[in-house]
Amino acid sequence: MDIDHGKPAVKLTDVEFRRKKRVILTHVNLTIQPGEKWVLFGPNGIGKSTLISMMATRGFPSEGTVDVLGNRLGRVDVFSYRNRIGVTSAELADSFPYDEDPLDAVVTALNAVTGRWRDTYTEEEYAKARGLMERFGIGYLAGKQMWRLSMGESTRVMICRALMANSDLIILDEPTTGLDLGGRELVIRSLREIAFEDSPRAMVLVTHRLEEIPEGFDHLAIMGRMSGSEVQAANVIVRDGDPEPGTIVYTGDLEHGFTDERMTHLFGMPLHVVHTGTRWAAYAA
Ligand SMILES: Nc1ncnc2c1ncn2[C@@H]1O[C@H](COP(=O)(O)OP(=O)(O)OP(=O)(O)O)[C@@H](O)[C@H]1O
Repeated sequence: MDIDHGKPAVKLTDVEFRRKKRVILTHVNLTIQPGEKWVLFGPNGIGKSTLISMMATRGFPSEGTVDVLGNRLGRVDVFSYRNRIGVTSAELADSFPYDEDPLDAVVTALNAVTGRWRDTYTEEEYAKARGLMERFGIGYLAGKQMWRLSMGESTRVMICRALMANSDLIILDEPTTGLDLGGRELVIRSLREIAFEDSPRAMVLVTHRLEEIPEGFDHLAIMGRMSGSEVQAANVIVRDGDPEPGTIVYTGDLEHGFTDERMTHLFGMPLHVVHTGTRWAAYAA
């Protein structure tokens, strides 16, 4: 299937997600155009992973529609376009056979499979996988086994995998979690380079830490909880004892999104945001 030029990479329309009568997400609207680099930011448990599982065609909304690369979730066979989506997440890292060679974990992205079986790959494809692993400082892992990797190593394998297939959409779910300072900065620097490449590839980086946002990611969606009055106005039924549902409370550029006021409101404590020109940070005021 070809790139659907002109169509958004992701379009979420009035998305709601419920589990066991709890409304976890509601009234979520977001459009990501080809080539855009987005940060999806929000506190723990707000629904970031739930939302990106839909963008990755792994989860379905209870209400509303999700269009990914021009395909409506639930209407088009996801296997016909899943190899155009590169995803990194701790969950994905756990889904490989324990003895999988990390080099194969990268190259198998070309067929969107976890675990090499009868599929074969060319020398050029392996060379590309090796090149990516070198770029992310894990060239030495080729020939090893996935189960032996440290968390930081397996995170970097997942990033290489996401970049392997020249995907039209790359979703990075907390790609620097578990990395030491050097590893984190190496990944941030590489993601910065990738973000600045002139490419129609859309990228979504999920994080709850401002420090981990690479330069070049310039669109921001912030998730937060609806207030009681917003829940009432929107006619959402929230059971006693359940937290208010998550939704997107801000979309726009980083400058206008990461304000002291908004961060303070979001986390319920006085917070001060620092912007050095290329990087961001936030501290308790
Ligand atoms: N299948 C499910 N069944 C029940 N509850 C779920 C399910 N999936 C998610 N939840 C709940 O939905 C909420 C949002 O979870 P999610 O993992 O999407 O949040 P998150 O923003 O990614 O959190 P974190 O930053 O901690 O990773 C949580 O309260 C979680 O317990």
